Amino acid sequence: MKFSLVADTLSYMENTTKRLELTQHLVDLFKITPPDIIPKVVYLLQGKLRPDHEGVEIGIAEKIAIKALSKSSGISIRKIEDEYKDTGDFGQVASKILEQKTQTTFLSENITVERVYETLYKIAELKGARSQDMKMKYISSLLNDATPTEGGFIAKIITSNLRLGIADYTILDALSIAYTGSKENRPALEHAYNVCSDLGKVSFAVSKNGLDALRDFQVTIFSPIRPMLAERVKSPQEAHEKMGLEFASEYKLDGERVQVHRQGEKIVLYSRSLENITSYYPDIVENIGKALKSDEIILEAEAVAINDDTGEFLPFQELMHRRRKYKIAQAVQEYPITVNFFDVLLVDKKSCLDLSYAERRKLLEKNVTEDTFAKVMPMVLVKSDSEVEDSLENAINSGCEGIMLKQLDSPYRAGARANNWLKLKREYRNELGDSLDLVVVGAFYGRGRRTGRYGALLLSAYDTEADMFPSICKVGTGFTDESLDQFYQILADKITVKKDPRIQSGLEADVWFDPEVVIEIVASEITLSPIHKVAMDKIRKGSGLALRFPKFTGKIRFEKTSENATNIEEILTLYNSQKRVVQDEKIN
Ligand SMILES: Nc1ncnc2c1ncn2[C@@H]1O[C@H](COP(=O)(O)OP(=O)(O)OP(=O)(O)O)[C@@H](O)[C@H]1O
Repeated sequence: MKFSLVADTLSYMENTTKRLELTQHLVDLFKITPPDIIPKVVYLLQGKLRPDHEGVEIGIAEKIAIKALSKSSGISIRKIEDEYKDTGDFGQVASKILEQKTQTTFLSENITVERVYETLYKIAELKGARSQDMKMKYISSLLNDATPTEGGFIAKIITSNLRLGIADYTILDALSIAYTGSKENRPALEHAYNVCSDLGKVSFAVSKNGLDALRDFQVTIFSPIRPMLAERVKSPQEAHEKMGLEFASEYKLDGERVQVHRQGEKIVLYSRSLENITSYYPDIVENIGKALKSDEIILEAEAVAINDDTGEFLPFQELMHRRRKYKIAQAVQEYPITVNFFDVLLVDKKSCLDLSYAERRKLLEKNVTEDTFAKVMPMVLVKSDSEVEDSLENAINSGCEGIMLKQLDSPYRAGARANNWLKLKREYRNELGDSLDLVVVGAFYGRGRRTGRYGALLLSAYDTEADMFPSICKVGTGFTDESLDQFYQILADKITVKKDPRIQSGLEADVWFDPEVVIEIVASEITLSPIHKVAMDKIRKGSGLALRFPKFTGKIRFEKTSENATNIEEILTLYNSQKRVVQDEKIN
């Protein structure tokens, strides 16, 4: 299949931000793509080669890409670098340079999707000292045969700059329309996706065998399942309204969610955003085998740092030490953890997703032998408001953030945030209720003691529908000297020459970042704002929403991607639940 078909679609898509039009362009492309090529197209559209959890990264340094472009165009590195400084968009530069070249030479060959994909795959697999040179050669050979439009997109993909604003769900919509004739069937595709977290696999199945193929999607070992999420509630009464008479109340520990896959000796761990995090937890890999009865099993757990002497739970930040690559062995010694299992998703080749919570809990207790390292999450059954209160009190006294309330007859709803799981935290009793996880999109230089570092950060929420990052506040409090230094370092890698087009804000930051780092913020309330763009026009025409008195809690949510940040719907729910919001300003 000609790569130009994909490149043309990408060009059309770059010129619109309307979801319906984006979807239609994808539908048109999918309809002419054969089944064996569709997974490649789907990955490339998202600038990937495989699903994220497989960790296959294209990863080309811009320097190498520039060298390759120079080699295939005959235009000097210096000139390309100057162009790049002017536009800040490597894709645009590549198109422009190739344009100049095609005026003087003939194209030798049509490039195909297969060739682009396979070349990029080879590049991703190259490792070692001499690999840079090989990578450069592979890229320049592709660019040699590419048209300016094709070359522009190849350049964007290899430097991770393809930003089309298409979330997974837009692709699922388009697949559903292209291969089943209607968007109505999207839930069937979504189910398959939630179970395997691999859009390529889903696209192949539905394009080849239609809806029937989706029914066969099963939980499989070493394919992470998209996690079930909880809704917030503010009081035991609210929990009872949503869940009925009797339900389970578990400890809500403040650690990192880990999906544990075990087959014999092999153990793989996935994070909340389905990244492979096995290398951060060598202690889980080493110790967990003896606690698990089944040889083939998938479980969910919360890994929590503990004080080795007292057994007390420590705050989430202590797990941060595990993210420093060369210090993991030391972190394992200095910041020991326990693993607290709270769900089981597969045992002995059988999926547990359709079993009720009560049945899964029984299986869990049967399959985990507790020891000093592996625990089953404490749980009690609760019937009345006062029992919920007691269990919250008890959990907090044991060092938890709060409790998780779970409906006894509910299946495991992969990928869904629904009423079957509720979270009740201690902070829920104050004004705003919950903390928010927001994306750092910009920064303002500091003055006085903060000179030479950032004095405040500009934060955005995630607009799931539009795949945009509208700003919600500027935050300058809650930082320690240490955290300011840490931010300065972490954010240095994320600086962009120009503002990412997905960031929307009425403020001009001194520095803009790739929207990637997620941090936790508390605030006193949500108010209407002429400057910030979250939920623009949703409550009042011409106004967005902003946080009042925002404060950094000290938590960098390193296990969340920016797409997992607090979204607009959640912010609207919080806004509407504030007591002072008058009835006519509520939206439904
Ligand atoms: N008993 C438990 N059952 C389920 N999750 C638990 C439990 N104890 C702790 N957790 C953790 O709590 C998280 C959900 O609550 P939290 O308010 O921290 O949400 P979050 O991480 O900000 O957002 P999200 O709900 O999007 O995961 C889970 O993802 C999991 O990591």
